[in-house]
Parts: sequence; C-alpha cells; structure tokens
Amino acid sequence: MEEVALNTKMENLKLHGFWYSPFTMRVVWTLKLKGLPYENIEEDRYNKSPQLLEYNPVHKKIPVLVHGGKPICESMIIVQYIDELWPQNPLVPLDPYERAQAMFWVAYSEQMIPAQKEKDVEKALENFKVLEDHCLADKRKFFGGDKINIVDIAIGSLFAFFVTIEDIKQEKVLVAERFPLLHLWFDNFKNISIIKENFPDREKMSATIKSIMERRRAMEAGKSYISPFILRTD
Ligand SMILES: N[C@@H](CCC(=O)N[C@@H](CS)C(=O)NCC(=O)O)C(=O)O
Repeated sequence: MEEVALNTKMENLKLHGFWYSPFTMRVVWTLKLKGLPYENIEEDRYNKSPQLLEYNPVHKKIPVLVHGGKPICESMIIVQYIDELWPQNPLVPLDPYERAQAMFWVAYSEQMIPAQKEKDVEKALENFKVLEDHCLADKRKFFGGDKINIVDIAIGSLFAFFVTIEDIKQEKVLVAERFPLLHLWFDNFKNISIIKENFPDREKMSATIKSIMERRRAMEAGKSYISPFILRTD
C-alpha cells in the first residue's frame, strides 16, 4: 500500500535546468540522494523553452521541477519540497531548533552569491572565513554533522561553481593553508558517492562557463546583450 503511494508520488518528475548551473546541481543531487527517477530537460540559456517561460513566468529562470504537471521554482525551495515528500535520506532536520539553525546557513549561502557574481574575492574570502569559524570549527565532517544536510547541498553547489571560476582565472583562493576546514569539508562532500557520480566534469564545466563569459563580454561590447551574468539573483 505504502509502495503504491510512493510510486504515485514519484510519477512525472521533470527537471528543467542547465547541467552547469549550481542551482540545477542542488536539485539533481537531491533527486539522486533520494533515489528518484526524473526526466531531465536541458534548457538552452539563449533560447529557453516555452514550457520554462510558462512554468517560471516571474523570473524565467532554471531550475524548475515539474511534479505531476505542477511547477516548483527556486532551487532551495525545490530541495525542501522534495525532502518533505520523500523523507528517505532526510536533508532538513526534523528538530525545530536544528532546522532553524540549518535554514540560517542556507540563507547565508544565498547571501554569498552576490560576491561570486561580482567576482568580489575579498567578500568571498570573508564568507569562507565565517563558514570556517562558525560552522566547521568543531571539526564536523559535514555542515550537517556526520551526514550531509540541506546546508551541504546549498554551499556545495556554490563551491562547485567557485572552483570552476578559479580554474578559469588560474588563481587558487580556496587553498588548504588558508581554509583547512573548508577544504577538508569540500573533499568529504565531493567524495560522497552520489555527489561524486553527479558532480560536473571539471574541464567541461570550465570550458562551458568560460564560453558563456566570453559570449557575454562580446555581446556587452556590442551592447546587444541584455541578460546579466549567470549568477544574477534578482
Ligand atoms: N535563486 C534562483 C537562481 C536561479 C538562477 O539564477 N538561474 C540562472 C542559471 S544559474 C538562470 O536561469 N539564468 C538565465 C537567465 O538569467 O536568463 C534559484 O536558486 O533557483
């Protein structure tokens, strides 16, 4: 009986995303950690599908999860939605206080995005120091403790993007000497088998992001490009 209910809930999950987007990664990792099959719909950032525009008419952005024909937008809201419906391998703590703590750091991760968007390295370093001092100082393996939780998903995706920018700029900022605990955490995170299997290929990711940045620059120079940088949050 329970299995039937589970199957019904599993019906018809579709994900509209860009494989290289940190926001899409959050949803992919969550679906995979939950063991949920879904149809992947790879969107073209320069030519979005009519369905995407219909599903997310406000922001016109990916990711959008479509469940039984109904769209859910905003990556961290999607992660919470999935976690609520499919509680196996829980990501959001059940205890209200622990949940409040986790959601504080999820909110903090969202505040970290503008520094990356504006390539403000000083600000990014400040953010990393906060995480190192306030989240990992007790030498926990993950932000969630012994197991990953929603905070690891939120921050892990931003780090996947940050190391790509490091590769492109050929400048290492997230060095072990400066941030030993964050460095260790990121290694632990990337080595979780589901994350490892679904972590974008480093070279392919750098090449793709580099070409997006070059195209943006070229279009800005020609003043014909109106869409801002990939990590725009407004
Ligand atoms: N806050 C949103 C951010 C989503 C977002 O910025 N998506 C970008 C891709 S990484 C996008 O769709 N960009 C296309 C555009 O701006 O036209 C979330 O967490 O889902």
